[in-house]
Amino acid sequence: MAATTVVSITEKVLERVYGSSKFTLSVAGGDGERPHRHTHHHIQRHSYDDSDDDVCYSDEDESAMELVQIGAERTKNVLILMSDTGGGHRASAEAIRDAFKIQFGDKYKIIVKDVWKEYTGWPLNDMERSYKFMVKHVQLWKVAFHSTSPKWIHSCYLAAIAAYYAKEVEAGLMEYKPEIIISVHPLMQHIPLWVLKWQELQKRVLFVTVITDLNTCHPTWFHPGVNRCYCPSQEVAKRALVDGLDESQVRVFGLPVRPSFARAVLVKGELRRELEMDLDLRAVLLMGGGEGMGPVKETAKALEESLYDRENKKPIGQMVVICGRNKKLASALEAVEWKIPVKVRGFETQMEKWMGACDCIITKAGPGTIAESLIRSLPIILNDYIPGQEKGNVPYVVENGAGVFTRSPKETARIVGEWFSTKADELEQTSVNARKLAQPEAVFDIVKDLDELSEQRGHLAKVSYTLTSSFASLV
Ligand SMILES: CCCCCCCC/C=C\CCCCCCCC(=O)OC[C@H](CO[C@@H]1O[C@H](CO)[C@H](O)[C@H](O)[C@H]1O)OC(=O)CCCCCCC/C=C\CCCCCCCC
Ligand SMILES: O=c1ccn([C@@H]2O[C@H](COP(=O)(O)OP(=O)(O)O)[C@@H](O)[C@H]2O)c(=O)[nH]1
Repeated sequence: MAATTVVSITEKVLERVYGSSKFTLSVAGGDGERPHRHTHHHIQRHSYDDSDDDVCYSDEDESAMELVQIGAERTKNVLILMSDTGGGHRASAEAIRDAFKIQFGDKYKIIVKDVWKEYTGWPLNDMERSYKFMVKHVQLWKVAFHSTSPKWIHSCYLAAIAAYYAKEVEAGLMEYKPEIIISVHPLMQHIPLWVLKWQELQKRVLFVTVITDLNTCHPTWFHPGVNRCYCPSQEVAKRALVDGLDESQVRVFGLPVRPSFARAVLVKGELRRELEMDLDLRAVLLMGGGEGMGPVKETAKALEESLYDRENKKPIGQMVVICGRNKKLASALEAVEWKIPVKVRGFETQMEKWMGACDCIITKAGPGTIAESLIRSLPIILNDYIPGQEKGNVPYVVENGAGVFTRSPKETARIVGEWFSTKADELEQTSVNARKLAQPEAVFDIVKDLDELSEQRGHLAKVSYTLTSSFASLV
């Protein structure tokens, strides 16, 4: 596709969305060929005959979501848009899914999807790898994060992508016939909202954003076209208002954490027995998000020294290292002969148990891990952060007395050593402060608010209409 064609399509996109093409855009090259597309997803024309309790969908697609219900209270489809860039977005998506199930049973059918990965092509379907590469070279990520912060810049990028992958994204969304779309990712508001606008579904489909960054989040999270923007903190809510959202759109409940953290009653002694840990020694949990990032190995070695009493030749603490998807890190740590009790684990699915069995945590400043640690009253040592979206998580923890920040593995090990010996009071006080910040009910507050919104919408949306125009027809 020639550069000029992309530009004109992008202008069309901007014109249709903003009313006028306020932006100019230059897009490099292109050889006329599009990358491979996933042709097995076809958009079928379907019609919604929408009245309060009679709903007919018809669709020739062999989708498992096919649904024809007349009369009885119908199941509503909820599509959660996420991406595995880090572990936090998936964790939040799963938290929302589980809370819907616990709170409303079969009233809602929840589908968690990475629409980029499943329906589009390069580079969108490869975001995980690109993101991992960029955060490894932090300066690169810093530039990408800050240079795309101005609205006109990210709008142009996203409009260009929309023009290129319109058909695929449209197919990805329409296949599930969602009544509610929840985005838990910063790059998944603009394009889906354009698709809804094109399909004239904005009044019919609820679109909400659940922000999963605690403070310095990227402005792409804030889109004025959403029905709700759930913010995890007052700091984020303030940013949302500054970026043009109305107070009526913003709700502050906290960051959604899996109900297994919020609702389960966990007893430390029993957990330690179940996890085959030492029953008496204090325990430190060491991790680095879903990908096992940060100075995990160096910190583990330093902890081995600080938690070993050389004089009496015995350990004063034990350590659990959760490496997430970082297999290289796990095998390196497994090969070490430790002087203190150590458990090295890969990607764990029951994080609430490991956190419940420990007395403090060392982690990079991932919002998911922080929110979960607060619920489990764990004092936190932050040893790293990703520039941009995780920077603000450091003052959030430190200024609220829930933990400390240091990049030095030796300093980290010294603090833990003191917490487990001479400064047990400080450990206890930090734990109390952490618990005060916790918002275990946030995910339930979010789904209850969504249910209310959806009920209100049910009575408003009595218009019948047919999907005839296609976003994709622009391209
Ligand atoms: C004018 C000069 C331009 C300079 C270069 C620009 C290059 C553009 C290339 C990349 C775009 C970078 C996008 C930045 C927006 C980021 C928004 C954001 O906050 O993203 C965060 C997520 C990751 O989630 C976070 O994970 C954390 C833990 O790891 C933590 O859990 C946190 O809570 C989460 O929020 O980042 C992403 O998902 C970004 C993935 C980017 C991958 C690169 C894509 C490949 C290249 C091209 C596609 C272009 C898409 C650009 C759209 C840009 C619009 C902003
Ligand atoms: O082995 C692991 C490691 C991490 N996590 C979860 O992955 C998420 C990590 O999110 P965070 O925002 O802390 O960091 P990210 O991985 O996104 O950088 C948290 O919910 C962790 O509990 C997990 O379930 N198993």
